[in-house]
Amino acid sequence: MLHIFTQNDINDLVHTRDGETKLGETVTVLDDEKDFFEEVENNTSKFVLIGVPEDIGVKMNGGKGGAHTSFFPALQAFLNTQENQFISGKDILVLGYLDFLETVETFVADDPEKGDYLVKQIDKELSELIHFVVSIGKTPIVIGGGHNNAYGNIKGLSTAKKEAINVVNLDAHTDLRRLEERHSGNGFSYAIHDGFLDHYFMFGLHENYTPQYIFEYIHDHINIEYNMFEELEIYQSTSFERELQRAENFIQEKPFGVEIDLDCIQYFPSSAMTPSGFTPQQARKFVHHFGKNKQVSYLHICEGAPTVMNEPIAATQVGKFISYLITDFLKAKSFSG
Ligand SMILES: N=CN[C@@H](CCC(=O)O)C(=O)O
Repeated sequence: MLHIFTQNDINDLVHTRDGETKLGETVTVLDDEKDFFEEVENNTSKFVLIGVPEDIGVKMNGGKGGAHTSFFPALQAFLNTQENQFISGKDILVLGYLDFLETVETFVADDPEKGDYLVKQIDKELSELIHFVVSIGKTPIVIGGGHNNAYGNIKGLSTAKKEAINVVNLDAHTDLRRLEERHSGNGFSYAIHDGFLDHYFMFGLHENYTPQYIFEYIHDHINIEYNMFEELEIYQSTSFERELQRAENFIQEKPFGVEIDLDCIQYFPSSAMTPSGFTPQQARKFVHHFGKNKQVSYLHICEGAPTVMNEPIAATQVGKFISYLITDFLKAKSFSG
């Protein structure tokens, strides 16, 4: 169920300071929950911020839990960002989050049927929400959560646009695993199978974590393209910039989503944390690059999991970094119109 933020929820998170304006003081929220659809439609913001604090899909994929712990620190960091000549809060509706928190707290991945049912419930709620937001001409910014939520984003955008849509995914993993129970490793295979995803570009796959059966599947499908982290950063047979352009050419013919799995960033607290990966600056460049394209239709940032670190500072660092990505996207898209 969607938990809708009130002005008081937002005020509680903002640290005000004389002579300064924080984004949290100018973003918009809904007034009351009764006329939800009308209110969102009448809201003049171009962007809608939505949280999906859950880790059920990650646990179902045999991963480390904790992906539900990045949304609130991210929101807090975002709301405490300075409003200045580079960014304004008035174009952002801070809507709320899909509230599965009680279930998340108690969920243990020992019952595949139950896990499958729960992930599909999240898919349903998220895809309906994204469908609605996109159909009224707004751009969703979704903060997860596990990467299973790519499916809800893709389905929502696709049904709103009435066509299969494209995606570019900055990720160490394909998430093209088998069509077994729903989990964080098969959001894209389900989206392709169900006819919602057309061109899919995976940016920065790791040789060590891509099964051969998935390479074979990719090579059998001309609408799927990729590059490897190793060719970009180790063998250096191509460059990050050249690949940004190649990926953009592959997906920009129709509306596309931008997916960022934070587990591709070196030492980033996440469910599949890695000692070898992209820099935070590369991830920011990626978001900036695709955020400028006229066809970009959503941003999804997922798999941040500060609790894997057992360090109190992890939450604020994860929150701050996600907030950098959100603001990079807002600036790039606002600038390009
Ligand atoms: N969304 C992440 N998917 C990865 C998870 C890897 C891991 O947890 O180690 C995958 O299925 O390969």
